[in-house]
Amino acid sequence: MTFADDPSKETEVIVGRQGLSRSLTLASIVDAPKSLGDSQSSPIEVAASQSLASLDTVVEGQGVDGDAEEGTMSGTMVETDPLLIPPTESDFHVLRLDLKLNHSSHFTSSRSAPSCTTAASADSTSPSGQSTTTTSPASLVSHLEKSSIASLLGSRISAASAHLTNLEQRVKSPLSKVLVTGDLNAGKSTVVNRLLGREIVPVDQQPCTAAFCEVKDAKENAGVEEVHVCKEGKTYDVKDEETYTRHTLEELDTLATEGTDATMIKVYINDGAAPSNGSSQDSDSQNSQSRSHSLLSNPVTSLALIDAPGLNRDSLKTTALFASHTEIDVILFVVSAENHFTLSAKEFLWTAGREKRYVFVVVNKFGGIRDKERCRGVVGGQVKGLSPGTWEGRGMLVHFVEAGTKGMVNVKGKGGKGEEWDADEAFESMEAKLRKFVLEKRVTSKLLPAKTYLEGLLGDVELLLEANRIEAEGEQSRVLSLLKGSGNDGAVGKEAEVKKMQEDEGGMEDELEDVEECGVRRVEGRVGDVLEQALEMVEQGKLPGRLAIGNTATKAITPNAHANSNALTLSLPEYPGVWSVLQYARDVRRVMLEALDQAVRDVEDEARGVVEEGVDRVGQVGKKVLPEEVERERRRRVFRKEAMFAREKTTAVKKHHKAVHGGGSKAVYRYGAGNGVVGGLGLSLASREELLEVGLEDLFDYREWFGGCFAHHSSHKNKSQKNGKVAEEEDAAAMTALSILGVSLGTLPLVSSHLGSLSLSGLGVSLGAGGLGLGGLMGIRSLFEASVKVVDMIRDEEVRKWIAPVVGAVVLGSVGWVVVELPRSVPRSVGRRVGREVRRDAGAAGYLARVGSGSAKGKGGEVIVKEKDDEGEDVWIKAHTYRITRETRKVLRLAAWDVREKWRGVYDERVKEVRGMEEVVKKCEKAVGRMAVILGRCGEVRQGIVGVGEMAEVGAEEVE
Ligand SMILES: Nc1nc2c(ncn2[C@@H]2O[C@H](COP(=O)(O)OP(=O)(O)OP(=O)(O)O)[C@@H](O)[C@H]2O)c(=O)[nH]1
Repeated sequence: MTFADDPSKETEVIVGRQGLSRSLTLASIVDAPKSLGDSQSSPIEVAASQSLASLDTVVEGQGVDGDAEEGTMSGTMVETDPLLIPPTESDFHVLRLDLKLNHSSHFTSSRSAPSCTTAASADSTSPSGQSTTTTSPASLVSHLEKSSIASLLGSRISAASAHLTNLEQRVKSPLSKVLVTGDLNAGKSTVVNRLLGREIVPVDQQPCTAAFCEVKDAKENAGVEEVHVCKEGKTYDVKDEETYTRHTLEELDTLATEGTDATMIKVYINDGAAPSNGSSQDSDSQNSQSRSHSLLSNPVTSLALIDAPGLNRDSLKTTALFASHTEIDVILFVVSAENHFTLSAKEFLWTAGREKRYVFVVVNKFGGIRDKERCRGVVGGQVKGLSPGTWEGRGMLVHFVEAGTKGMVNVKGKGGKGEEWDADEAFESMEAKLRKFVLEKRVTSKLLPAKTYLEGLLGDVELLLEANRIEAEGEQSRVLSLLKGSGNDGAVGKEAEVKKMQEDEGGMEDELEDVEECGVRRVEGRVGDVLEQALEMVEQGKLPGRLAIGNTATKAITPNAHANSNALTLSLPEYPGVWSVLQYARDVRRVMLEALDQAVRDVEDEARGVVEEGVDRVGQVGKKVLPEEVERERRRRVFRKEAMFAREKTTAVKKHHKAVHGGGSKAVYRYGAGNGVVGGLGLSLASREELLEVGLEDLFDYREWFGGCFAHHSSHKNKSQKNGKVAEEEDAAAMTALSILGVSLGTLPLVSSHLGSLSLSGLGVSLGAGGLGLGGLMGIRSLFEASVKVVDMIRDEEVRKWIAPVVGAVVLGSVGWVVVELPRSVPRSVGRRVGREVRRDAGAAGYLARVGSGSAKGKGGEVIVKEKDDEGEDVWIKAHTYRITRETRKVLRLAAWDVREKWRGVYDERVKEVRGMEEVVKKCEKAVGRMAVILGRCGEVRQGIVGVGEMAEVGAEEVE
């Protein structure tokens, strides 16, 4: 189907129906005169021509006499001719839709209408056997595209409304217009002139009238006889000279013959009075004087005669003009008795007959016909088929005349003998009937078309209302079943779906929150425990075992990228002997730091496992609350745990995102065994040079030796004092102890000078120097005091006797003990120092300060940083706990956010859908109500026009 956009365009719909093909032109309203400009044949012409051709054959084949035969003829025509099936009540009459339903090759079909199969052509012999759908409102609605129909109908309705206004004006107007039309050269102009009693419009043997000449009473032009040629594109107004050009009557011949097809000429003449000038004065004066009164003007009404160009020459334009002139009351159709009806004449008459109902038919040039009866029969049969109304009133409406001849006509009759035929009588009779029909039946001629039109329109409106009611009710029940759920198939309604989603929301929120909290708590606890254990092991001079950190599950989830570092088994280096003790201490230190780094990685792995479980649980929630297709889409985003704890700070955020949302490209993660950057925490421990530096304390742990003298360092959990204070005291104690050691050893040179123990003195010097060095400034005073005491002791003779061997033994013992103890004490000393340094690591403290002040928005971060005020202690554990927990929370939260967002999207969409449906239901209810109201109004209007026919008759009698 294609729809012509231009409402003035006529398009024929050919549909197959009950074994007949028929052409539906649903009404005859043409609302735009612009179709005058059309020159191409419309489908209606094609269809009509074909149909008329077949009709022609039928009519021609009938005899000229006998009503019985005519009855058969009529029956045959109705049965076979597509054009003559009267419209049924459920067809559109007025609101014609320009639908083209696959009619031969002229039509395009972009949409198939299953039960609206159309006949291949208008040929009556082609069986279609399909039923049309335009007869039922329901099928009309179901097979045509609604929005297109709506817009088409919209324009049709406005056009119909405008037409109604025209009709109203026409009924009220005293002016009646008679359009004189017919075949080319049929003698239209001759008839017009004879009616006027003057030679006004040009007559020629060749086709001559090329313009429309409207002959009017000169009274309308201030009594002046002249010709106005309407300007194109302007609406003619006799008072506005801008709209026409003035000419004399003499110029009319040229104007009418040379005018273009669309030219409209207004001819003003003084009818009924002796013409003031002109060559025809003499010949016509007698005729004019014999007329009882003017045809153009009389007390009841004024008349205008429009002489149109021949149909053959310009049938389309004449048709258009006729149709566009709603004020045309009567069609005077001139047909030549010699030619009968041509195809275009038939088409025109058929179209015209539908609204005008009556056509005044003048069969001209009848005088010269030899077999007049046969001619009457053939022409009569044609009229009957084309305009049944006219046929019914044939006594009044169908006339056989010889307009071009006056007086008696003598022709040879059938038998060959001359027959006399009175042309004047025939014409006068016709003229009298025309006057009667136009003037006296004016009421009928005006009101009946209006009634016919109104009835058609009402029918259309009712059809539309019914169609719309069906549509609205259907839509309403369809939407309601979607909204409430239909009982039959057990489908859940949209309302119920929304309700269920609302109920699900609480549970979903709780579960998602639980996943996040559980995951975070688990990781938080594990990180604290594992790193604390690792540190304690190191502090005891041992390496933390892998098994102590990671369980088997942790191993199983260890990512491949991490496999190498995991395979790394750390062990303490072999003791290389006393001379490489410093290197040994350094190696032990490195291994211990690496072990701590390893512990961090292990616990990260464990966190990954926890997060993976959490993401799985979130997925379960998603599966429960999201519709299948959304969940499928969601599941396409894969969690990649290896993207967690990315070592590069700058890309860390990006990788978090990737961890949850997947992502095509492979990210490169730096999990190197000790030189990576721990997310925001700087370099890993083993790669930090300052932590690898070895001091004397790594060799000799004075805390162990002087364990009884000082408060031994213990785990941070046992401390009651402020961290800073403890550290201060420890430092002071360490200094004192070192000074004493330094002094005691430093005095050895004095002793050795007596005892000659040179080797010891060497050691003594070096230890003394070490003592001084370690003791620093604070030790100088105690060193001096101790020296004085020793010198005092040596002055005593008794003491001098035993002091030398005792000191020697002590020094030797000490040195021996130190050398023997070194392999065992170094790891312990190193471990203890490493533990102390790591626990109070400045890098970790800085990191905590940064995240604590700047970005500690996450719950976990805040708790860890702010809950303890001993910030200097165990910052390393805290920092890692914070970092790993935060990452865990972030990923879990992202996963939960994803599900929540999806849920929200689906929910919003559903709610919107439900609202929309509720709107539709309301709209439908309103529409059904409106339909009922308008249907009621239609009934009222119908009641109002029922009596129009009788009234018209009454009106006519009044006039008479
Ligand atoms: N024999 C005869 N000739 C007629 C009669 N009426 C008209 N004619 C002639 O037919 C020819 C055409 O007449 P017109 O009146 O111009 O016909 P028309 O239908 O107006 O022609 P167009 O406007 O050109 O279509 C002229 O030569 C007329 O003289 C008639 O009754 N009998």
